[in-house]
Amino acid sequence: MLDSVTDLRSLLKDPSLLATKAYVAGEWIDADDGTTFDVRNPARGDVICTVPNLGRAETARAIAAAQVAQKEWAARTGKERAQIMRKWFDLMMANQDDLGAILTAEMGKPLAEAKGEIAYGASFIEWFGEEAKRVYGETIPGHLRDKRITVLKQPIGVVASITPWNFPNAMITRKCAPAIAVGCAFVGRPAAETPLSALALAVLGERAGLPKGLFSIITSARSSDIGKEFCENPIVRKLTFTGSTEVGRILLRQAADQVMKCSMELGGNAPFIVFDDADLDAAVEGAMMSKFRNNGQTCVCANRIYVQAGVYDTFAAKLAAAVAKLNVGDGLKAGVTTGPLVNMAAVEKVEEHIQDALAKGGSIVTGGKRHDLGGSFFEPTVVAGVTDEMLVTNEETFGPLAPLFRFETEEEVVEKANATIFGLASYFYSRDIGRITRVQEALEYGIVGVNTGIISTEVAPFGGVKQSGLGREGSRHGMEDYLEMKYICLSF
Ligand SMILES: NC(=O)C1=CN([C@@H]2O[C@H](COP(=O)(O)OP(=O)(O)OC[C@H]3O[C@@H](n4cnc5c(N)ncnc54)[C@H](OP(=O)(O)O)[C@@H]3O)[C@@H](O)[C@H]2O)C=CC1
Ligand SMILES: O=C(O)[C@H](O)CS(=O)(=O)O
Repeated sequence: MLDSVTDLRSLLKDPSLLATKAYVAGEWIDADDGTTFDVRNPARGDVICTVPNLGRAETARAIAAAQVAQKEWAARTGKERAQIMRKWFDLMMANQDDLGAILTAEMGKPLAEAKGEIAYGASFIEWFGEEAKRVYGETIPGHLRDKRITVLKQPIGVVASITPWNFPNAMITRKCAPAIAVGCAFVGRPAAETPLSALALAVLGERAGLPKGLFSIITSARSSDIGKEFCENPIVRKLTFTGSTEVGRILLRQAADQVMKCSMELGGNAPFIVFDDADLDAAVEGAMMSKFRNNGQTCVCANRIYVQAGVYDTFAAKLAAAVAKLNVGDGLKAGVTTGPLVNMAAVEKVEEHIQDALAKGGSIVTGGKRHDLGGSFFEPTVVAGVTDEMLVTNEETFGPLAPLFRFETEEEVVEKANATIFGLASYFYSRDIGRITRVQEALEYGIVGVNTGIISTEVAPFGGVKQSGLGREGSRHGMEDYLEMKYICLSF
């Protein structure tokens, strides 16, 4: 527990992991104009440190250096790339405690969750480092006797990345790991709220042996300027983004001018369905994990909890009892399960959804207001009697609000679950194999959790349909987004 996060270094075994300069072309730099911006601790609001506020010129230099480094990196064997990525993974895990403390300090999630994110983020470096050796092409029997066809998979080139504040380590590694594994270079711009975890990744990547220029981190509060440089610079061949659907649309429009390949991991509105044949205790545990992980600030959180009429009251009571056990506090304090929201805007959105639900007939089961700790702390909340007309039904809350909907039939709930522009994650609990088969196939989502509330893993293709995104991250499928396919027709 820190007296103040301004002495975060005193908490670290290796204080050099708390880097406060941007990492561009293998150098630690200030902004050209010398400007900086504050990095604040959400639990207290005080300033941890400042970092450089880079603009388009510095970003262009990072991109130019990436183009040079990428050529040499792609010429290495997959095994050579894999060896450096393994060292990067080993360094991340060896420094898990420090990386977790830095993450908690800038983002607010409890230290145990932050350390868990470091392991999750490192798993992408490990997994794709292994896959670096398996970027296979194919041969196709010729269409004429004197023709032979070969298909090559080659790295797309310089990749630009924009990531959100809610997983400041894993959202970067889920992108840079496949990109670097297949031979691309990577220029990342983390959210202004959480640059320190990205910079710590750069410190360890440098130590692992990533060549200068291959991996750059642009710290900046000028998000739209950096985004425009990424979309307009002709050297950039790929844009990968994780964040809201609203910003995803902006970036897709900007990238269209260069017909740039884009991967988009966008917003969600996950239904969590509890059927009357479910194991209710398991369903409550799953709902707690899905809804309150990262204080509800994940794109795959249960945003709508549908409970079949026969078990509604029992489930509501069990869930409320579990929610009441959450320990809200400063994430750096031992035993805390629920940290602050990332900022006051997030608090206001949760309040808006609660007030709207109450005004339209909903009722508070537990929580419902700002926490006595003040600041951006909020009481974990369950609201009952939620209906389709409420804001929470169609908007992502991105906070600790569990809205309960009552439903009668399987057909009704599947129709309601699918009635959204989003299609990222969905969940349901049932022990009837016929129902499980029907519902898992009927849900219009990129991800379906059956009798589980946690679906995050490096081995599976994570991503959404409809307006939740384009492309997949994780699994072998996650590599394809960073590869170009070349067809060679040999006449002999
Ligand atoms: N599908 C997924 O895997 C995920 C989706 N999300 C979604 O993101 C939202 C919450 O995250 P949040 O960070 O608020 O999302 P935002 O979309 O507001 O921000 C995401 C990133 O985009 C940057 N950004 C914002 N505007 C622009 C712009 N015009 N050009 C370039 N970059 C820009 C932000 O920078 P800055 O903050 O500095 O302005 C941030 O780094 C929720 O909707 C959530 O569902 C979040 C995580 C994962
Ligand atoms: O940012 C997010 O919400 C993550 O994509 C969710 S997960 O990958 O940790 O499940």
